[in-house]
Amino acid sequence: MSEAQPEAQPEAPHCLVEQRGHVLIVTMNRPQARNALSGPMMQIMREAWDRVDDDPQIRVAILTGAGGAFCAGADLKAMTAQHPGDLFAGGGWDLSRIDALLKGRRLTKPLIAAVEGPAIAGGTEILQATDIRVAARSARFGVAEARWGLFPLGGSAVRLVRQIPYTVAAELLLTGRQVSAEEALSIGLVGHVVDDGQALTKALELAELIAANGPVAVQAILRTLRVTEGLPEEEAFGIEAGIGMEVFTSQDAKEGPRAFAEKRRPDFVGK
Ligand SMILES: C[C@H]([C@H](O)CC(=O)SCCNC(=O)CCNC(=O)[C@H](O)C(C)(C)COP(=O)(O)OP(=O)(O)OC[C@H]1O[C@@H](n2cnc3c(N)ncnc32)[C@H](O)[C@@H]1OP(=O)(O)O)[C@H]1CC[C@H]2[C@@H]3CCC4=CC(=O)CC[C@]4(C)[C@H]3CC[C@]12C
Repeated sequence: MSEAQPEAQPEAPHCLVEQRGHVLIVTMNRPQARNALSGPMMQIMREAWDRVDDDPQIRVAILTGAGGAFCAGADLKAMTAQHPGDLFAGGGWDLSRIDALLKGRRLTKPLIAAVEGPAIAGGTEILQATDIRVAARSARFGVAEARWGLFPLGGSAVRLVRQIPYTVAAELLLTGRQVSAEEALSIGLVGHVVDDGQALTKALELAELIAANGPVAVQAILRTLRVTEGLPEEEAFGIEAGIGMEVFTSQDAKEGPRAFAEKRRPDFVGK
């Protein structure tokens, strides 16, 4: 007589997506591998970013990781079975845009990172696509690719130096050294350090502040930040003035001052 086999448990989705009010929370979910990126995870992330851009009810997004880790980058073990280099050698790849990692694509709504534990390699790379960053005290950051003879194809060799001082960016990229949350704060890689376990709470607090603001204004400010980056000031002001005037002609721009005068909270419609 054969023994009853234990039923195989279906694997949990590699990324979880949850909407809370106007906030979409995207959680990388392979905690046993410190949320190393997988194909299915990246597919869900891509779909989540489309949803953030397309759904007017969503005003802010948060990216976080499950099980006390943010993300350990590409799956190094999977690379030993199927190496990306062998795929790239076959041709036909355009890695100047990687939607899941928001490389070559930026969201139209603010994205907040809530980091607990390690954010290494691809983990620190996607962090650079977020607008506001909260780290728990024991979080660690680093661009480790060179340690394994790899290249930070998530965009860090271009983007990191635009976000933190050159000498620090070069050192992190070339040494692969990890930095603590406090050091990340001191170099401006993150904006907040909170107690362990509190990163998502703080991120949600910031998200609620943004979600309560006029969505037309928020998205216009974000668009201005993005499209004027690196432009000469005069050229940038030309673009900024056009975007700002669009906001002033919106219904929300009328509602804000009216709510102030009537001593009530504004009721923004996003138009
Ligand atoms: C090119 C980009 C990107 O730039 C490349 C990378 O990201 S390389 C990844 C480098 N990662 C690291 O260096 C981190 C390694 N891990 C650690 O240092 C530590 O584990 C830690 C600090 C994260 C945590 O330490 P702990 O002490 O807390 O825990 P530890 O005991 O070490 O680990 C616990 C268990 O977790 C496992 N683990 C940890 N990290 C990984 C990992 N990175 N991979 C696998 N497993 C990991 C560990 O082994 C332990 O397990 P046990 O079983 O308990 O031992 C690339 C980014 C995305 C790529 C694209 C992806 C999609 C594609 C698919 C294709 O088919 C084609 C290519 C491509 C487009 C691909 C192209 C490159 C990318 C863009």
